[in-house]
Amino acid sequence: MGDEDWEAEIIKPHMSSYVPVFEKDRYSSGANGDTFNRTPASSSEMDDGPSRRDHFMRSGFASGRSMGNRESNNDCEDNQTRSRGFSKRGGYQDGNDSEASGSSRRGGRSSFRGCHGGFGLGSPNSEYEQDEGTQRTGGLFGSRRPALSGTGNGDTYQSRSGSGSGRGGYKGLNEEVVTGSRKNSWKSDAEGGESGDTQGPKVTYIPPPPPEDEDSIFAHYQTGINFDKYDTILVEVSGHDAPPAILTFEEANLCQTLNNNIAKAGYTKLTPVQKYSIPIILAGRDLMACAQTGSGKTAAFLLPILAHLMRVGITASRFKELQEPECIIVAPTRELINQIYLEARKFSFGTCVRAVVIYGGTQLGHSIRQIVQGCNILCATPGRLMDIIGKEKIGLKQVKYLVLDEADRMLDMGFGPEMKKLISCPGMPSKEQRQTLMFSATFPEEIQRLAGEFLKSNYLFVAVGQVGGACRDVQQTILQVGQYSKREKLVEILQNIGDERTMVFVETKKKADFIATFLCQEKISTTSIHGDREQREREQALGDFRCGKCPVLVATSVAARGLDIENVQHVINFDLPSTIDEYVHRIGRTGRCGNTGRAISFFDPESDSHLAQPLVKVLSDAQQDVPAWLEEIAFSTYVPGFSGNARGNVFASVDTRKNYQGKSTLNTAGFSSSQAPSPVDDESWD
Ligand SMILES: Nc1ncnc2c1ncn2[C@@H]1O[C@H](COP(=O)(O)OP(=O)(O)OP(=O)(O)O)[C@@H](O)[C@H]1O
Repeated sequence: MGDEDWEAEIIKPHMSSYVPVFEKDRYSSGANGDTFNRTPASSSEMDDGPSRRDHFMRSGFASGRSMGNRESNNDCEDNQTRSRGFSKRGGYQDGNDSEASGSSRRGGRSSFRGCHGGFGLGSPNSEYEQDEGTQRTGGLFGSRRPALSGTGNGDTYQSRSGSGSGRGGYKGLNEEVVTGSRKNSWKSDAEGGESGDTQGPKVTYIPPPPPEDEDSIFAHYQTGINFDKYDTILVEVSGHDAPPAILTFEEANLCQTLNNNIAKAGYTKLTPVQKYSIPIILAGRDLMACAQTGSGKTAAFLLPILAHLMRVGITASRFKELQEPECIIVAPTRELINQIYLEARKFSFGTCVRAVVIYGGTQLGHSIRQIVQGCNILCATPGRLMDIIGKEKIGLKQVKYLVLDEADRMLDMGFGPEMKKLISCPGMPSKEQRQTLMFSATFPEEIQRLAGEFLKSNYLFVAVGQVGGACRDVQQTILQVGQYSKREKLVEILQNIGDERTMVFVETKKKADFIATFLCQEKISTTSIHGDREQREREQALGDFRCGKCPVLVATSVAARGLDIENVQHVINFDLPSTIDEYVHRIGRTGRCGNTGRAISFFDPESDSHLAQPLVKVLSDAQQDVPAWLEEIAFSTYVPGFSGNARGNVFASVDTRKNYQGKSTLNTAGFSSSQAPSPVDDESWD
């Protein structure tokens, strides 16, 4: 079945748990009784705003996709798009996506596509009311479109393939940053963004507080059969005077409370990145650490930071209008930063250290309320962080630790400027005065060079095994599947998989909706996460996936990094990402912490041949079978800039100081053009 048939199918849904059912423009209860629909608010891009890349890069990129001016498209998306100030966006169109191919079909589906009501969360009344307020405000901006709801198994879904402006645009990679009205400036939300008093409906979502009981705080999953194999991984530390690695938690000489928390978390043995990073951080050194997905990088920075804070005896945090945290941790997505916060809360349990999380898509007032109650460790997405700093709720003078998780992403074109702004904020201690820590599974060389600006010159570089390479616990399969056969193949695989938890990655937000809907039509219980879904929907989707209610999660690359979800046995790349690093992160959602997992990727020679060489490299480095056809494509495809040897080291990401001659390939903004994520990524993330 051709992908161009999506639309026809989607507007004639079979019974499904997911399929949106056309509903009147009103709140309604879902099958599970806890769902309400919201008609879309109009453009509220001020809540987070679309990504910068929306503005800079959306038009006219992407292999395998057609370009064309979409201005004539007569549905919500384009209305919203205009209202977001994207009229120049210039017709990105997924080549696999027929929706723009005919206005009549579009018309038939517009009620589905553009509308995006809420996703039931069983929200408290207050929330309901707030949302209604938002919705009404939205009505002022444009047509109130009918809400859509799917009921079925209670997994209510509101599809919103549009650009999301109905409720505020971009929620993804650059989720926290500039809004449409501020396009082409690198202004933060602090300068008129998310809090956006004047720019439209406010974001009112208040995330439910995490459970407070000890069992929930320390809930964890088991390490897998390959956990002990971590010991055999080669580790290289470069830089001068590195302290020796430790072999046990005891050697770290952490305080008793911390040791208790580590034990309650089920940690008995250090992973390699922890063995090396903990003493380095305890010794006060700056660090750039590259280690495979799922190998415990979060604890590798949290534990020594907490140990130090405990050692110096910070005073208990208390209510103050201006809080001065000792540690700031930033990560690129909301779900990831929330996860890091939960880890910080777990390890600081029973101490006077207070961790707080703030991220976009939630009510700004809520973030402020969390902060003013006390804040030692601030976990934040960049836009919300800058917003809060701008509102003078956070002072930076006491910052001892600045942590960039997924550091390569945090320094690339998307977030790099925001990070630069952060380190030059008034009060932020210079790099000599603070400790800066960077972690990722991938670390392209040119991004490493950029990192120099953030790190002391004598920083240490830890490379664990095949850094930038795939985790060996993931069994990788590459199937040659053309665009038009992908869905059939997907269903076949998912039917064989049964109820095992599976993440399906696609390249665009629209496609995430389409595929999720399609799978529900096929009676496969599915939910989706992407940047056009409201935050509450994103959290609901993740929650449904985590608990197994929806064993299939269709996602864009917004979910590619960092997410640590128990029992994800399979990752399917319905679309391959544009870069090999993204591939590595995506498949790293399975095979974590010594557990095994499987990744199946659909390779379409029409659009993916540029990935053949790096894929062959990653597969062979991870000792996976390399299909002969893939090798053939790899040999016959010239990929500018790719040398088979570039990743030919045991340490796929090496410390660039070893071979860096001081030559810079940075562009005028100080960012490497060649390492800038391609616009193809962008479509996924925002
Ligand atoms: N020493 C340990 N013993 C047991 N479990 C651990 C240990 N260290 C980490 N874990 C668990 O392993 C899982 C993966 O850890 P974490 O999310 O920190 O990986 P990561 O390296 O940051 O992955 P990614 O690159 O995908 O972000 C988590 O559930 C974490 O609690």
